[in-house]
Amino acid sequence: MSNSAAPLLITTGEPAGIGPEITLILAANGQLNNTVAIGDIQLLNQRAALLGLQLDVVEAAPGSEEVSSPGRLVVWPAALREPALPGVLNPANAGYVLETLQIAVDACQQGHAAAMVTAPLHKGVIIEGGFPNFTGHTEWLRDACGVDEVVMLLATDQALHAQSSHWQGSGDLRVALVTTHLPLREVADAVTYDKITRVSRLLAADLKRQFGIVTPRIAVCGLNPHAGEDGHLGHEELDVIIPALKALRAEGLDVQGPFPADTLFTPRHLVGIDAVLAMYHDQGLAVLKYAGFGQAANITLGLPLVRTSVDHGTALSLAGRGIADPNSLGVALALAKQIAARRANASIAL
Ligand SMILES: NC(=O)c1ccc[n+]([C@@H]2O[C@H](COP(=O)([O-])OP(=O)(O)OC[C@H]3O[C@@H](n4cnc5c(N)ncnc54)[C@H](O)[C@@H]3O)[C@@H](O)[C@H]2O)c1
Ligand SMILES: N[C@H](C(=O)O)[C@H](O)COP(=O)(O)O
Repeated sequence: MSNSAAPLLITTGEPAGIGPEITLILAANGQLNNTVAIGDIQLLNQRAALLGLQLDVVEAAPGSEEVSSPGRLVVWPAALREPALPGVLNPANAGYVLETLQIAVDACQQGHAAAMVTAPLHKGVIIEGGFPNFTGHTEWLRDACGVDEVVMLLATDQALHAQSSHWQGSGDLRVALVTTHLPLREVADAVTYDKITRVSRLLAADLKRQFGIVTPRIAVCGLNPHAGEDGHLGHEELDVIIPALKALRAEGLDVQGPFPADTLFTPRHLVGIDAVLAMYHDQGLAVLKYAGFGQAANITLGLPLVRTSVDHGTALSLAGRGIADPNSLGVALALAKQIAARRANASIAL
């Protein structure tokens, strides 16, 4: 399994998007030490030339010990199926994007990497490229690693680095999701007793294991307006969420709520809370991205390996222009490094 002294891997993501160039920009800025990128060498050279970056892009064999240094980006190669232009999606390259992920998973599992950090991919073009069940990195990694449940957590920069419990930063957030990438129409049916209990247990366990929070306090959103208004505005709170939280409390988890989601995210309600559990994607991530877009990272909880990601997508209209902000990739790298070290120390302590 992952080796915390080994390099961090960056999968460069959708080739038509901003993933390749934010990787190159960080490399040119000297911010990718002990890091290796995975992607197409020619693509990376073309993007570096397009952006006028002074950078050597150097190929190395997967698993080799060579790492990037200021002005030099070391790349484990994967070959594009067809040439890629900035901003122009091509389903023929879906297999290439997934191949970069598989190289990273294999390297983490074989101890050749400390963690994988993913630049954004485009879910739609992967689906169109012949992978109809693809819904995102999170679920793909769950299946690739053979685990039953994973949890998507996004956190703003300050919240990522506050190790101790009950931080009180205003605007700093950790937000986890009960449901992830599914149509809003299907959300209510997916919010089940079983799902809430499994996600909450995993969230509490990984707030300890990956963030070093000894006694995690979790505040849980309702699904409906005003948390269902005692059943007058929806029944999921009474039928599912409240019974699930009651069972979790009986197990000793500090899960509070369900609270009306519109006011749960106000600073007064977040005092003493380590993470908010939202019922669906935009309930939680709209707030998180308002609080810290570009200064946050995404982490997949529940995996046997460390995976973090950026807080943004492929931003196709910015691709190839050199104006995309690479900061979230830097945050995701710093977080991956921190978590890999914490997990290594915890396993030594065991
Ligand atoms: N980690 C990931 O792989 C990931 C994360 C989010 C979205 N996506 C995917 O990305 C695609 C596009 O999604 P979207 O349009 O909802 O979100 P997006 O984040 O790509 O774009 C939303 C807005 O933010 C801007 N933006 C995004 N990244 C930026 C950056 N680094 N610097 C400056 N501005 C930036 C864009 O220009 C756009 O205005 C979809 O296929 C989505 O599924 C992938
Ligand atoms: N839900 C994430 C976001 O909005 O930032 C994003 O789509 C990435 O999901 P994966 O890590 O599962 O690809």
